[in-house]
Formats: sequence, structure tokens, C-alpha cells
Amino acid sequence: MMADGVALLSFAVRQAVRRPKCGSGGVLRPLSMLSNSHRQVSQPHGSARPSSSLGSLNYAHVAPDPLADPGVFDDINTYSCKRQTGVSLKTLLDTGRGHLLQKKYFGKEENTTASQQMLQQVACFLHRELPIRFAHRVRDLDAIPVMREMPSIQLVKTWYVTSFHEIRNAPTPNTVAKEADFAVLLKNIYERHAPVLLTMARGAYELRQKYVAGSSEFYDLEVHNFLDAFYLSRIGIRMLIGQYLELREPPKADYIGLCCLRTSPRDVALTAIDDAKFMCTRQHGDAPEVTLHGRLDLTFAYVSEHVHYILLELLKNSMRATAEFHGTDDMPPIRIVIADGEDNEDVVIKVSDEGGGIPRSHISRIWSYLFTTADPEIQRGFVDLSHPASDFDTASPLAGLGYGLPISRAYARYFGGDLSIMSMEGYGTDAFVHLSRLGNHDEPLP
Ligand SMILES: Nc1ncnc2c1ncn2[C@@H]1O[C@H](COP(=O)(O)OP(=O)(O)OP(=O)(O)O)[C@@H](O)[C@H]1O
Repeated sequence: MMADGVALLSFAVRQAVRRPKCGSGGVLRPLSMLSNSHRQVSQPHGSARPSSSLGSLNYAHVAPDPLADPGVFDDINTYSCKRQTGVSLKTLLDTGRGHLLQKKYFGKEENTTASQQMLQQVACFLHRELPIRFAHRVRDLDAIPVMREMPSIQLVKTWYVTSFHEIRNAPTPNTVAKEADFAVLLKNIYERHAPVLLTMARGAYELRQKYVAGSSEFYDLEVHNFLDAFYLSRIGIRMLIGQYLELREPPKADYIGLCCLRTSPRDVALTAIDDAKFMCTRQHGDAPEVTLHGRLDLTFAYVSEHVHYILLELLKNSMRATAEFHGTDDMPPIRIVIADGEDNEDVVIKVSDEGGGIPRSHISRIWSYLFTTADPEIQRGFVDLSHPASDFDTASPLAGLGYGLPISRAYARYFGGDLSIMSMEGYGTDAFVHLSRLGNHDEPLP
């Protein structure tokens, strides 16, 4: 039984990516130019999950200021050359399922020996894997000339360097006590990185100001590819940490860690509709109705929170377009259609509005992190570095950052799905969310 468990837990190397730039041209520099305020590690709470209730941690052996230690950058250089290891949704589910089975069959106590050993093995995998992933991102943050000196990018880099350093200095979590300490460390890291998206958005905002003054397409493409890779990687890191922390909690019915075995697109859509209506009403005084059609009874194994993020972004866009195109007196409803067949590889969700559509000349740009038609005043106030917020937040404005669509697409692609937009200018927009239901796609590793 234990051997099976270990096999389930293997987090096998399904895909390994060797970065072409490794070891050349990307010399990582200490952050000597950072002010003290940028060195402070902000730790607001992220999204609702993971929900662990962990104690405090005291790693006396961790250097107080890793940024002042030039050795850490040599270490990062070395780790940025190592291969990342991909994990599929199926692997996450199989591992978690094995863990829960161990809990069930090996006794009633919460931490049976077998399930504890599984947690230790997951922790040991993360102890090896996360420094590699953090190092890749630090190197990438240093690689874009137009962005790397920006305070917001430097601030994000300090978080990645600090987290890299902390894990590298943490002992291998191969005993009960060390595993418990490691979980506390990862919980801190998870919270530290909660505001990364909005802090990076500040950098994109500053860059957008430059583009208004006129700049070349080349940099736009380079920045876009960098941000695409960066956010995809961030989703993966948060997924791995969140899944591990959640597995340490008492099991919840129908859940394996963060994965809900019975994710209901209808139920997720209803929550997203409520949130979007709240945000639209705050902005415009009213919000259009949303009707649901198709397979309302459908459930499948997925991370519900990812589906919620995507649907909320699409609904925010549709509500804003509808309110602006029609005014709030006579708003046509938005339609959500859920489609699925027994043999289909994807669950497909369509969000349709009659909000006037998107001009064809804008279509290629809607996936850019630098494009939004929202009021720049909104962005100025929102991306205030002194108040970094997490990325799941209904306190956000209805529109403003230009991140909604590209980040939603990254969430869909993370497990092998996709997001596409079809528009009829003068009439409306259809957004198609494809969610991979098999879950055996390798994690994309930028
Ligand atoms: N359903 C839609 N109808 C009309 N225009 C749309 C629609 N969806 C997106 N757009 C256009 O695409 C742009 C980019 O959308 P995106 O969701 O990426 O960012 P945003 O809504 O501007 O800001 P935020 O990041 O806060 O969501 C929008 O500013 C808008 O001009």
C-alpha cells in the first residue's frame, strides 16, 4: 500500500524545459538600488484559499536580508539553469486522492503515518522545485530592459529573491516537525506573493504611458511574451503551494486540495454574476441581467476558483460594454451557455453580450497587458504601490488594468484549455472558455 502511495505521489517528471538563455546574457544583479520601503515584504492576505491555520515560524538560520547577500544571486544563477518539473491536474488529483485514502484507511487520526509521509514527499518535491521556479522568474525579471529598473518590478523581484532564499535555507522537510515548519514557510510565501499581479500591473501602467508617447511594436511583443510567461508561471507556483497547504487541512467533501471533483459551471457562474453585478452597479448604478442555458446540471473535476476568475472577468467586460453601449435604462441580458457531451474533451462556456462589440483593429490588442479602453484615472489610483492588493478582489474597479483577458486566458491554458473572443462590431461579443476536462495535459512551463 505504501509503495502504491509513493508511486502516486511521484509528481513524475512529465515535462522538463531547458531555458535557451540559461547561463548567457542574464547576469542577475543585486538590488542595491532599492529603497528601504521596497525591501519591506508586504503580506496581505490573498484569495480565500488555501485555508490553513498554521502557527508561527522561526527560521533563525535564514539571513535577515537576503538582498544584501551577493551569494544569493550566484545561487539564483545556478538554479535558473535547472529544469522545471511540470505537474498535470491528473497528477495533482491522483496524489491528493492517495493522500486522502491513506487518511481514511490507516486510522481515524488526522495525521496517520502514511498520509504524513505523503505530505513530506510533496513538501520535499516543493523544496526542490520552488527554488528552480523562483530563480527562472528572477532571471526573467532582469531580462526586459524597458521594465527591469521600474520600482514595481524591483519590488516583485525582492519577493522572488526572498522566497528563493528562504526555501534554499530551509532544511529538507523529511520529518514531521520539519514538514510542519516548511508548511508555515510556504504559507508566508503564498501571502507575500498575493499582490504580485497588481504590483506588476503598475509597471505595465507606467509602460503604457510611454507607449502613448509612441514606441516600437518590438518592445510590446517582447513585454507581452515576458508577462505571459511570468503569469503562467505564477499560476503554477500558486497552484502547487496552494494544493499542498490545502492537503494538510481536514478533508472537505468533494475536494482534493484545491480541486473540486464536482465543479459546477452553473454554481460558479451564479457567484460570478453576483460579484460582477455588484461591481457594475457600483460603477454605473445598475447592471444587466444574466441568463443561464445549456447543461446546468454538469459537474466535472476542476479548480473552481480558476473558473470563477475567468467568468468574473468576462462578465465584468460584458456588463461594462452593455451599460456603456445601451445606457442603463434598457440593457439587453447577457447569456451564458454551458456545453458538454459525454465524449467531449472540453467543457465549453460561452458568454455572449450585445454590448456593441470590439472594433476589428482592437481585436489583436485585447490580449495585450498594455491595452485597455478604461479611464487612465482609474489605473492611476488603483496601482498604488503603497497599498498592494491581491488579485481576487471585488474592491477592484470594473475595468482599468487591461489584465482581465490575458490573465483569464492564462488560467484556462494552465490546465490545457483556452479562451477565445469573437466580436461583431456594432452588435456584441461572444467569449468561449474551453476547460480541459481530462486534466492530463502537462503543465505549461515557461
Ligand atoms: N465584451 C466586450 N465588449 C466590448 N469590449 C470588450 C469586451 N471585452 C473586452 N473588451 C475590450 O478589451 C479591453 C481589454 O479587456 P480586459 O478585460 O483585458 O481589460 P479591462 O477590462 O480594460 O481591465 P481589467 O484588467 O480591469 O479587466 C477592454 O478595455 C475593452 O476595450
